[in-house]
Amino acid sequence: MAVNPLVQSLKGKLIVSVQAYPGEPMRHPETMAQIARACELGGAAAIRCQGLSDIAAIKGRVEIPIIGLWKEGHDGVYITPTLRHAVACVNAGADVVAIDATDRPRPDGRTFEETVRDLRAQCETIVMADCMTIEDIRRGVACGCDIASTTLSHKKPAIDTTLDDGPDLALLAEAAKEFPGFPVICEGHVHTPADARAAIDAGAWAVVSGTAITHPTSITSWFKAAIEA
Ligand SMILES: CC(=O)N[C@H](C=O)[C@@H](O)[C@H](O)[C@H](O)COP(=O)(O)O
Repeated sequence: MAVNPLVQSLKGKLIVSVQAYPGEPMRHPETMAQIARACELGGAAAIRCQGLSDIAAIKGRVEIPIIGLWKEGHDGVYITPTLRHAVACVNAGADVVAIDATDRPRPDGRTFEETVRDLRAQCETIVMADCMTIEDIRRGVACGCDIASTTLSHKKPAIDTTLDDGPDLALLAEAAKEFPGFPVICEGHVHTPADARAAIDAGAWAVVSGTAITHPTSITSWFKAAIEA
């Protein structure tokens, strides 16, 4: 299967997720853009970011590709939940749009497959399927997504206050074995350089790390817990 050149450029690379959550002190597009640029200087190959304002602000600040998503809602599908959200991410400047690839119901009544089909009919873009299970990865491959990611394999609170089990290498390895050559990205709970290396060794096309690099509230709580235990 043909791999998009932009996706090819991410092979073996680190992608940094730059996000702040509602109500947090750093939740401002300018702040996110400054952090994204700092990560670019450190060697990030792409930035993953949330919300139309952050996508636009970061797009204006960095040279590397932007993976954009728009989170809305908390329960069920919240990562780019409808076609409208996906089109808006593209229009805001995202080079890649990340969409929840589960089969759970969506607010606009479309399935994931219909969302991807209708997005492609409206925009030329690269689609990243954010997956929870191997079935989601199969769904993403079957409907022509360019990338699948293990983003949703852990159910975690928005603020990651525990240094837990690390990324889902079992899901990653299963997908890499079933779809050799297809870009499966390891995302979620990549907390250390050793986690990132282990993901590449398990067959990841690329690795996304967010919290451990760009979320100081969580990182501080990890250190605090270690000292006070
Ligand atoms: C599950 C979910 O909503 N994940 C979000 C997806 O964009 C972000 O909150 C994560 O920070 C991102 O996936 C990177 O993961 P980690 O922060 O664990 O390195």
